[in-house]
Amino acid sequence: MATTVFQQALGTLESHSCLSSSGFRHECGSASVRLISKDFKVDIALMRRGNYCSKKRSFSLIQASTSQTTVFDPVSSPLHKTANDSKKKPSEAALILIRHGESMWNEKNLFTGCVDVPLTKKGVEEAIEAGKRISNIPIDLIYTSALIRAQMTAMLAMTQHRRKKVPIIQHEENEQARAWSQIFSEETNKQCIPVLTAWQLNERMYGELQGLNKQETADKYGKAKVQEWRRSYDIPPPNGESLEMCAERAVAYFQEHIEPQLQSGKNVMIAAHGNSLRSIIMYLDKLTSQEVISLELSTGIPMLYIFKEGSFIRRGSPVAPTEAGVYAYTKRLAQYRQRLDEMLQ
Ligand SMILES: O=C(O)[C@H](O)COP(=O)(O)O
Repeated sequence: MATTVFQQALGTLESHSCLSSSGFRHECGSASVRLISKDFKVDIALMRRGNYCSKKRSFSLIQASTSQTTVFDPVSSPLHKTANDSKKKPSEAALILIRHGESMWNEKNLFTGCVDVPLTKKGVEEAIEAGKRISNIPIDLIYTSALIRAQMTAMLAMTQHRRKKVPIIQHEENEQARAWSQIFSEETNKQCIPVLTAWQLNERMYGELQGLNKQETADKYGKAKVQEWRRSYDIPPPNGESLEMCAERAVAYFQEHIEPQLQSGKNVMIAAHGNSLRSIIMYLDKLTSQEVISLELSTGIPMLYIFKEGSFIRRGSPVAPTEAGVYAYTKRLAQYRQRLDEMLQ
């Protein structure tokens, strides 16, 4: 019984929590920003607060199935929303971005793009390590690309989460898939995290470079040409997508589907790819098309943002689950971790 009450409290905290403005300012200090920039591998010249004020958007929360018998609606679930909560404006939400762990084609140094390649053993280990780093951060919803390397990363990371909720892939490809994957226990629903897959979060389509060796391609076409294909903003590789084209669909998806969830107080993890995440970070940090060129993301390193009052505040990459700095980020995250500690004693 005590556990149930606690879990309800934790559930409320997972979705709606308050933060004093003084704590917030303190936590946004330059020391944090420096640590974050190191992990993001962003050129020092790019370091800045990166706050983004989004337009106020009407909430377009995850649509529950059209079927009346659908039970799985994380948004209206009592775990996430109470009568009192509907009057409150959620003050902040956590956003975790994670590039997939090393894939079998990363290992072979092949252009991968939208080819659906799984993780290597090292990639599996990176995903597990990433999961440890975020094991105390609340997660209400997970978004992944349609590609297995991002999905493996999300699932493996969640094996490490201390809350022990179960990530469940939402099958919405057709009515039957939706109907056949229903869950009929409200209690079980409360212990699940919906995982939404979207092709818009896929790696950029690398066109006729897909499957080619990166070094051999540079030897053949010249280092400068290949660097232009890989890192320019608006020059696509032959018959592929430029970063700009990739950003168009990835950022549109983020704005339409993910940002409203953050606005409603949901804590979100996105497992995706080097270039789809570079596009999203460009949007979150308001990077210019020049600045994004030098943004490099390592495989399997989680990056944390706090969404508060329409702004994204970059908080960096949690170094280890026990590192004090991670939990000093916001009062709300510290409270969440404290409750986890109490629950798991
Ligand atoms: O698709 C690929 O080959 C990689 O995931 C990203 O490659 P890049 O670093 O060359 O953009």
